[in-house]
Amino acid sequence: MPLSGFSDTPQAKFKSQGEIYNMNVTSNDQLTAYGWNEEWQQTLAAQEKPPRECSPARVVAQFSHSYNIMTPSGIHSAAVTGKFEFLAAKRGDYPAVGDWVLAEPLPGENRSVIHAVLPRRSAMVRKVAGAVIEDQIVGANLDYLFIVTALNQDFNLRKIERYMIAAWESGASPVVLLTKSDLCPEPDDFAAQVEDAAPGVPVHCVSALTGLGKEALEAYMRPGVTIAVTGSSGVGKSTLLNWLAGQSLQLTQGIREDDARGRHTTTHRELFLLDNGALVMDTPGMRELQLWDAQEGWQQAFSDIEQFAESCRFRDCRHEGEAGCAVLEALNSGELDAKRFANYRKTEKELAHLARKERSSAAKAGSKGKRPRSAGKAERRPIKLLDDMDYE
Ligand SMILES: Nc1nc2c(ncn2[C@@H]2O[C@H](COP(=O)(O)OP(=O)(O)OP(=O)(O)O)[C@@H](O)[C@H]2O)c(=O)[nH]1
Ligand SMILES: [Zn+2]
Repeated sequence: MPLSGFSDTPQAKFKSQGEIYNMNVTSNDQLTAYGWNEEWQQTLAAQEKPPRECSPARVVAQFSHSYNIMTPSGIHSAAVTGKFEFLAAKRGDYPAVGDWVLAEPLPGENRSVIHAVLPRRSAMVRKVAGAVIEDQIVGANLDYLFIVTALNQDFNLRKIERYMIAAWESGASPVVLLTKSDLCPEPDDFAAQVEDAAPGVPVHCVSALTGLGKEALEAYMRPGVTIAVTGSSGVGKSTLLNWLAGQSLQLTQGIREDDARGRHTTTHRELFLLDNGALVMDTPGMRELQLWDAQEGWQQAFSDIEQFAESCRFRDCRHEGEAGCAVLEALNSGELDAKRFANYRKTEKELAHLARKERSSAAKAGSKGKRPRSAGKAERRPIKLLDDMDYE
């Protein structure tokens, strides 16, 4: 009984390296529930055929040396092949939670080996500082990133702007949730401020206490849609997830256990399938998103400023007193908020700092792209990239 997607049930045909293979993975309910669809089917069709009988599977949890993946025959424990490891040039090449992989089941076992990772649609990336700065994928193939801020002392536009950079850079669609609306007399005023700071991004006021905003959020929770939640500690992410799930999810903290031989128990999930069909991702790294070298994302996050900049007389205007600078003009006229501009500057400086550090560590690492021994065997210990930023 082949478990493989490359079985001979003629569902969809695809061509690869001059051969035609038959696929029946779309008929697999389990994979469909985890987000497999026609588009992924096409992505798969464009891949080289793996050397062995493989089927698609989705990574639902990541440990230091292994993964849990959802396969057509249920959850398997999995590891990448030796060849994969040999070919992986950097940490980001390894599977991450949310990835679709091509996995070969081992006969008679609930284990598989991973041959390949399908190209990601989106990825939340975090720069991890070490001897070399590396990309760590904290979550792959997200549809929405819920950026959560509480309507109390936590509320901080500058912080939201930073999260927005990460979201734009990832390819996931950001949605801002203002939690604990019940504690705030005028939640809509805050929502309006966010809308100004994040043009075009949906903003919802919610309260787990009163039920405010639940309907709006349910609109995102469609079958097969993958959602992650990020925001500072205590803003109500767990409460929100449980509330949306209508059940108490086993959330990341405190449930990672080792057995006597130092292996992880296999019950652990970081990608949850909810009753409403949506998938919620809750990885440790996702909760601690900070800031990265995110050139594109950052321009989008500050698109209002970039827009002013387009009218600057000089294309390479630094907005530091040059003649005909439209940004400084907007600042003077009050059209551009001074605080927002200050944050733009600060972010720019930090990104530059990071880029310099990266260049110098790359230079030290020497020979082209050679990866350090430990790469990919990601320690899950959170590593803070920059000191806690003092948002003003
Ligand atoms: N008043 C009010 N309190 C809330 C609401 N949502 C969450 N809380 C409370 O806020 C506190 C923190 O909530 P959590 O859900 O644990 O916050 P978190 O963001 O998951 O925190 P970490 O796990 O540290 O990242 C808890 O005491 C919740 O009861 C809300 O809508 N209204
Ligand atoms: Zn200018």
